[in-house]
Amino acid sequence: MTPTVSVTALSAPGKVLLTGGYLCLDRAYTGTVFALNARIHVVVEQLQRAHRRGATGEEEDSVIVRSPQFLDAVWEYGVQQCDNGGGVKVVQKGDRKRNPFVETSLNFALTYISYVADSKHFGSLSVTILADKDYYSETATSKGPEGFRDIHRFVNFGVPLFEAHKTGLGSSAALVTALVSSLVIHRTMQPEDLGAARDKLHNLAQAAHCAAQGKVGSGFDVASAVYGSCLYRRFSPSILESLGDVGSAGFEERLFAIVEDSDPEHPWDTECVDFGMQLPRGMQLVLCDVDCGSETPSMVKKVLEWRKNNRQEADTLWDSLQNNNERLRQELKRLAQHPGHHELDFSDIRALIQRSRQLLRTMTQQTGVPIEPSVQTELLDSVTEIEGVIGGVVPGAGGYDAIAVLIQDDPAVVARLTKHFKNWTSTVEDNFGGRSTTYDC
Ligand SMILES: Nc1ncnc2c1ncn2[C@@H]1O[C@H](COP(=O)(O)OP(=O)(O)OP(=O)(O)O)[C@@H](O)[C@H]1O
Ligand SMILES: C[C@@](O)(CCOP(=O)(O)O)CC(=O)O
Repeated sequence: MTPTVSVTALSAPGKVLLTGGYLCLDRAYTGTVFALNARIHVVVEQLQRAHRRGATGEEEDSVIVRSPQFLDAVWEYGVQQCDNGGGVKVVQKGDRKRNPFVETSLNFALTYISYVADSKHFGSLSVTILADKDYYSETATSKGPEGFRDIHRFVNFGVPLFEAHKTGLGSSAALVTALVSSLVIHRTMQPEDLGAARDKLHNLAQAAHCAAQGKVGSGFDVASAVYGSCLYRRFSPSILESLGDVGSAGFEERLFAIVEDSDPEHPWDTECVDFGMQLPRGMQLVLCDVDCGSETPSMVKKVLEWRKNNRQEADTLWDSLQNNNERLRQELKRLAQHPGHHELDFSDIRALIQRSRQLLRTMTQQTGVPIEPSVQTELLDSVTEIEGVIGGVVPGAGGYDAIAVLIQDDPAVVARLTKHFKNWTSTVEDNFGGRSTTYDC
């Protein structure tokens, strides 16, 4: 297939897992994930010049990837075909710090493209990554003069990427999804084919993201980057277990079978129910960033270990949380489908959020993991008292990350929240020794 356009641009959204953190790692449970308006955009350009000469004097395809909002964020690669069906591998030039998410996305997308399009030549590709500002905490450079951030979508952070503080919106999942999708569309299909190809792009992005992360997470972040907001039930991890590394014999065939969902022994079983679901009219979800952060992988490890050793207790707690989370989702859905113009009553939502938090605090206490540590309890309690706030939670893995707050859709409520955070100081001693922190909405 010959590409008919030389530039392809595509974007994917960030996420917030409102409920179902830890539970959704297990297929027996689900998570409610919302896609955000913060997106990562990727622009792929086919450069005019065809090949360059590599070190051996042979013609070589190349890919240059730039992330111009960060200092020194340029990665240049040579493209190599591996023997024995090992796929296509990019090899970074120069001695810059490697970017595993970019590198793995290129390996996976180029391998799939070369297999389906039966084309071994890519020419020279230029890729530009642009991230909405909410993915990283504000820096002195990105702040700019008063009102600057409100006008500019892609700000310059003025720091190297690996020094930027992530806000936890799932930058790597949105990046991998946008990068593999833009490359596949650029080389093998027309933009209007996107709808029909969505499942394949999901499978490819999940495979690439897991490989780059070095672990198989629940995948809710990639699923919401592809499908949008939904009730998420994870895929069986066995689907990806025997894929192996790029370069290993037969990799391209195994990747093809995974993307095309053609292995009858391991069919994709991801469930995204009600995708595209929306909040009720008059309600808004805001994330309040804290320039701090938590180590999710070690929290996950500890929680899962506790669950393994305390199965009965854990099952009771997991079931109670699932039950309450489901009631919360159903109530949000009921209100979202409500016709008419009169004010909606959010009091049940408020009570269900409080109950979810209570159960998360039980999980905190029993696992010894700071999922809702006391500084966050204090903050969430205080926020819940603000006029127009329905309730707030520690989303995803919890910890000292951003909090998610459901509010009445009114700029005055955001103003009240912003004022609250400006004057906020914690007065409790944290049960995990965590810091009291500064928030921003
Ligand atoms: N703008 C960008 N340009 C290039 N690479 C990026 C960019 N943003 C993120 N990445 C890649 O993603 C990595 C961050 O991924 P990581 O999974 O640690 O965080 P996250 O997905 O933002 O957070 P979380 O999973 O907690 O929501 C970076 O180290 C980098 O490799
Ligand atoms: C703890 C977990 O269930 C959610 C992590 O969410 P987040 O990265 O904190 O948004 C892990 C996962 O689902 O992969």
